[in-house]
Formats: sequence, C-alpha cells, structure tokens
Amino acid sequence: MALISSKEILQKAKEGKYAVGAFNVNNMEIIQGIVEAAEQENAPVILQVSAGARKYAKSVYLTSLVDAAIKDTGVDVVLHLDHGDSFELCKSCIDDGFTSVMIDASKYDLEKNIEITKQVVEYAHDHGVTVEAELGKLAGVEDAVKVAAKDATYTDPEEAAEFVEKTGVDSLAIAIGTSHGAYKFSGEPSLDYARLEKVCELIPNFPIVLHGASSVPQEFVELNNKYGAKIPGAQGVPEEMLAKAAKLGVAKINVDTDIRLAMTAAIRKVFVEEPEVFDPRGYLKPARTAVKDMVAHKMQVFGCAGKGGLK
Ligand SMILES: O=C(CO)COP(=O)(O)O
Ligand SMILES: O=C[C@H](O)COP(=O)(O)O
Ligand SMILES: [Zn+2]
Ligand SMILES: [Zn+2]
Repeated sequence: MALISSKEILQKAKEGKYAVGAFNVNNMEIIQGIVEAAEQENAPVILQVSAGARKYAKSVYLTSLVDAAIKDTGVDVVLHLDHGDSFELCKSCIDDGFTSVMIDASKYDLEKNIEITKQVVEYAHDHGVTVEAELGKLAGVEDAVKVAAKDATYTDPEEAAEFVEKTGVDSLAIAIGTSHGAYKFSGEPSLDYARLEKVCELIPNFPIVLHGASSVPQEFVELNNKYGAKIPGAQGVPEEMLAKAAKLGVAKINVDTDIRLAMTAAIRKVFVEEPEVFDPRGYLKPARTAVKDMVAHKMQVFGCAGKGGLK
C-alpha cells in the first residue's frame, strides 16, 4: 500500500484493454468515497487535483488525506495534478509529493507545447513521477462541427506520434469529441473512434487519456432538478461509448462532473426531505456514499474492477 506513479497501472490497462478511472478530488468526503470504491472493487485508482482544487483545499491537506486513505484501506493510489498549466505548477506539485502530473500546454502551438512538456518530463522523471500531456483542444468542441474546423481542434494522429517521440511523455490526452462539464453534446453524442484507432496504431503500447468523459447520468440530473437545481439539458458521454474507447486503447478516463452531480443530488435531497437536519454529517455522509456507489459503478464500466493490487 503506497502512493505510486501511474507508469505501471496505465501500461497494464493498455495491455489489458481496460481503462483506469481518474477522479477529481476536492475534500475528505470525495477522497474517502473514491478510495472506498477502489477497495470494494479492487480497482487501480488515480486521484487528481486541479489547480483550483489545490487552491481550495491546499496541497498539505490533500496529500495528508490521501496518505490517510491509503493507510485506512490498503489501496495503492496515484496522486496526480490535473491540467497543470506551467512548469512551475508541475514542479511545485512534484515537490509536494504528487506521483504524477499533467502538463497541459495544448493552448500553445506544437513547438511550444513540446518545449514545455519536455521540461516537465525531465524534472518529473528525475523524481520518479509520470507525466501526462495534451494535444488538441477539448473545450467548445461540438459533434456537428464542419470537417475543417474539426481537424483544427481534434488531435492530429501524426502530430501525436511526433509529440510523444520528441517529449518522452508517459501518456497523452487527445481530443476526439469529449468536452469538460455537464453539457457535452448539443445533438447525438459521438466520438471520433477512427481518430483514436489511428493514434493507437501510430503509437502502439502507449496509454491514451480521455478527458471530459463524465456520463452525466440522467438519474443524477433528474434528482438534482427535482430537488431545486436548474441544470436542464445536461448530457454526457454514454457509458457504452467509454467502454468502447477503453477497448480501443484509452487507458485513463477522467471524471469530475459526475462526482459533482452525485454529491449535490444527495445533499439537495436531504435539504428538501429532511429540513430539520443541520448537522453537516447528516448530508455529507449520504453525499460520500453517493460518490462511492457512482465510482464503483464506473470502475465496472471502465473494466478496471478486479485489476487492483489488493489480495
Ligand atoms: O476531464 C476532466 C478533468 O480533467 C473531467 O471531465 P468531466 O467534466 O467530463 O467530468
Ligand atoms: O478539467 C477540469 C476539472 O473538472 C477540474 O475542474 P476545476 O478546475 O473547477 O477544479
Ligand atoms: Zn479541465
Ligand atoms: Zn480535463
């Protein structure tokens, strides 16, 4: 039981044609819910911290809580920086004890993205830390975009191969039609599987990462709306599409929005149905259980349940 880098678990996932779930964490209940799900399902697990999460909770709280979760459950955990936007932030997280970092320089041109990513890879590998990078742009991508626009934002497979070769990065996030948040598709959900297959053909045995991969389960959306939320029309990536992506070569699948939806629905339910409750444990306990159950289900969908290090 330890904090581990993502090297081995993502390599095994790639070989086994399943994906490891990477879940965003912001507080104790979220960490507990996820790690308890990993224990129950005996699944490998990645806990990821965004710059915003680090600002909200502070590295020292998050790293201490993750240490406690490992002690409590015996589960191996990867502690990963999500969407690091500079070398300095990645370095700071490595110095804080993170075992994996993402350098997201996808907003820059290819040359600058390669340059910044290489700098992070050098420092990270010196410290036994794995690095994820990103090529292509996710945000604002619609399934109905015209081919020219689509080619400009989706990841170019040839460029991906060049990028991996030149940077020495350990995994790569690509854009094939997913996007962050609760509103992913305006029409029918669709992913560019052909592009994913091409990337995997050009860079074999290399872990591909899918961001913006929440499913936005309609049961959570309806529960939230029933108890006072206003999130009409929220739509995510259907589970069967994620299972297919994992089979085709995606080894890490990122989930944040579904955690938010599951937690908030559980809390709203208590507030509406039990208005006499004002002890935070009264609503945070069901919220934690909702996270655990949702994450355990994801681990089955991604195929990583049963692939963990527990005896
Ligand atoms: O990609 C993510 C974090 O990096 C999360 O994506 P979602 O918004 O789909 O949960
Ligand atoms: O990719 C983004 C994640 O959902 C993290 O979101 P955040 O920056 O609001 O913490
Ligand atoms: Zn993001
Ligand atoms: Zn992301």
